[in-house]
Amino acid sequence: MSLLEVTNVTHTYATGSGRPVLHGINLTAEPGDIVALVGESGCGKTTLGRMIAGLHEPTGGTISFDGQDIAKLKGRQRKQWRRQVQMVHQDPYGSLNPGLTIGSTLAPGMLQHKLANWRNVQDKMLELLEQVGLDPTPEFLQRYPHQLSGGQRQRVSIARAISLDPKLIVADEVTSMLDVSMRVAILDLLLRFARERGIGYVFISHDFGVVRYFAQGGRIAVMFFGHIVEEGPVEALITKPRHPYTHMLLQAIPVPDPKMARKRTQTEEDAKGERLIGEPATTGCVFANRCPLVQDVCRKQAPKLADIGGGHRTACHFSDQVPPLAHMVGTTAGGDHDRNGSKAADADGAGDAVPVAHHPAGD
Ligand SMILES: Nc1ncnc2c1ncn2[C@@H]1O[C@H](COP(=O)(O)OP(=O)(O)OP(=O)(O)O)[C@@H](O)[C@H]1O
Repeated sequence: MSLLEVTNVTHTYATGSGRPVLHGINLTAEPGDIVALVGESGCGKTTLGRMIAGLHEPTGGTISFDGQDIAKLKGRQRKQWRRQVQMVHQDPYGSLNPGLTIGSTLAPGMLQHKLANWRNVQDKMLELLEQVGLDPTPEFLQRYPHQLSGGQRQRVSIARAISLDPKLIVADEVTSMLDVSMRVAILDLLLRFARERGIGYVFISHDFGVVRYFAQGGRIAVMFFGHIVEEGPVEALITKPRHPYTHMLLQAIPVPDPKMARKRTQTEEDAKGERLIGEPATTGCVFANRCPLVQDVCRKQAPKLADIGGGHRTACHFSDQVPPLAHMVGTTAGGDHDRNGSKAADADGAGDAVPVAHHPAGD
């Protein structure tokens, strides 16, 4: 039994086009796992994340947490699950109530879930502020969101999530609205909670560089129009993608090194430009209309997400024909390094060292 089990989940928005936005999604996470959802805008990452956090109900399939189908939870068990799965949103401006002080944002959850009482709630909030790198003073608790910077607001959102002692946090594009200089600091903060408290993350991002930084040692699921087309360990998937869509996404990342950029031929660029647009196929493989490896069978038969060894799964009839990458993705979270400060190697081992941009707390 896994901590999180997403089984055959489908979803169609009642207010949308009438077409499903999620198709038969299967995903699991064990306690403390980091699972990244990656894909182009509109592929369904946020919808899936919101379902895992209980903010939407799927139209089909089940989501289980700690062995319990969340749709069937009632009373105390439901309350406990609500506490154990938290979400941190992309927009630190929209996710905090502008009419509430930071104290009034943080206190109610802890009081409601009896993680604090009226006597000690202020001390607990000050501890939280310290843990997320904010000024741990009663004056700070009196401030309103509009008096804080974007980075400070995101730290408050993280404090609110952490205050409920969750087992899993759904982090949806949490750094995409922040200055580059703050991104690593926020990612490092979340990673510290993973290390110190064993919190697992469903980490949503369209940026492979950020994912490579955050999800080291974890897994990536690549989504295309509501389907998971490839899933596997971060390093294996990023260095040796086995689905042509993942390959295309990785090759489409701008290369900062002109030596590497020159390796791409004009023909490759033209082909990529054409293939990155195009409707999903409605029969056979969903990626067939854009795929450079497409053959007749792909138009007739949808490939299953199949294990190709080492916990790596791909939904492609010709996964063994996916070519090697011309260049590797770095960690664009803050330079070209992994979390240990090592250089992310280019395909040919070339590249200069660039220090990771750490930002002091307080933003
Ligand atoms: N409330 C809604 N009602 C109707 N359709 C929606 C709603 N929310 C999202 N959609 C549609 O569902 C699809 C998936 O959207 P979703 O936001 O989950 O994708 P995403 O991968 O997170 O994209 P982005 O990175 O742009 O947020 C899109 O076609 C979107 O237009």
